[in-house]
Amino acid sequence: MSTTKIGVLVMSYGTPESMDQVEAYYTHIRRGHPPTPEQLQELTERYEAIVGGVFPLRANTDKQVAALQETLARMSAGSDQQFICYQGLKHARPFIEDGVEQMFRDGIHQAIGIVLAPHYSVMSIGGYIKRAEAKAAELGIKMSFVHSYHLHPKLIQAFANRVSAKLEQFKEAGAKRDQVKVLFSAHSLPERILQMGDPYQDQLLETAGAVAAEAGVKDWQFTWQSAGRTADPWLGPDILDTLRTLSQEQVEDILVAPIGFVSDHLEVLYDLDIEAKTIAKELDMRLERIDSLGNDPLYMETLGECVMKLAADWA
Ligand SMILES: CC1=C(CCC(=O)O)c2cc3nc(cc4[nH]c(cc5[nH]c(cc1n2)c(C)c5CCC(=O)O)c(CCC(=O)O)c4C)C(CCC(=O)O)=C3C
Ligand SMILES: [Fe+2]
Repeated sequence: MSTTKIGVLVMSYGTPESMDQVEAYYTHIRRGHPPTPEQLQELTERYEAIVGGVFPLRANTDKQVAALQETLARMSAGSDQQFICYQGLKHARPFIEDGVEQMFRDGIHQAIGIVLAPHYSVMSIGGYIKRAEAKAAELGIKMSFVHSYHLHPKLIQAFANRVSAKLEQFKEAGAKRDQVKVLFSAHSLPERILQMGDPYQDQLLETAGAVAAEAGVKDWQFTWQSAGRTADPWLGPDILDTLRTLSQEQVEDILVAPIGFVSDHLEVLYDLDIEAKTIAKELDMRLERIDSLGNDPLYMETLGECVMKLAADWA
């Protein structure tokens, strides 16, 4: 029996590896336009605030890719397909194109691409796929892509387990489980995606509804976070405004479930754990956040099953 090697391009946002790389990283996000000194300083301060000059997304992505490699090896044991994972990052090294190039140098002819983010938008996942597709076409690698996995039962279970665990903690602290408002959140995008018929918002609402149902949560809302500071309008309401509104409605206990993210990084550790918590405190509310998925086995199996489903077409 001969085995077919299948490359798995695991794509993620990317983060700097040291403070002196923040400017180049920010410039890449801004499509080659360097940030102003004020913008650079503001981003640098946010990174300093989270864990003092470490970039947690770097190590977290490494751990997720290693865990997915193990999961795929286990799931494909005994089959004639062998899966080999490569990293491809949107805004840092190894870039998406570097990952595809490495597969080519390793003699890979077939590959699957998947992003460490569950929801499709043409502005997020669409961008990752476009770049990988272009490089794969150039090098003659046959590539298919997982577009989204926002309702995979194991993903829903993984999020629901985390919601339930935190609700238990509220209960131990004296709050009634049904008095805790669960806020599902995700990275905002410019409002114009709605006119483009983009599935991002609907997919997020579907994930939120499914997780709430699985965890038995009745009192929940969806809200946006981490909107960019550009002239065009971004999807709202923003979580900080939502907290102010809920405070006026006498809500005291909030559990945030950032279902658009799968890892600890700036948008979770700063925008939620520092910024949103500070506002909540000012409003006399208690705000907690569910743990990030990281390399939760249920999340790894979600990714593994999506990859193997596409690869089955080549078996
Ligand atoms: C949809 C989406 C996701 C989720 C899906 C996915 O994961 O892909 C995501 C994740 C992330 N975004 C991240 C960081 C940043 N995003 C920025 C800016 C932007 N994000 C955007 C969108 C998204 N971003 C957009 C439309 C912009 C405006 C510029 C542009 O049009 O591209 C900026 C610039 C400054 C600022 O605006 O804050 C930073 C520093 C980090 C890494 C944090 C770390 O290093 O720990 C992660 C995981
Ligand atoms: Fe971002």
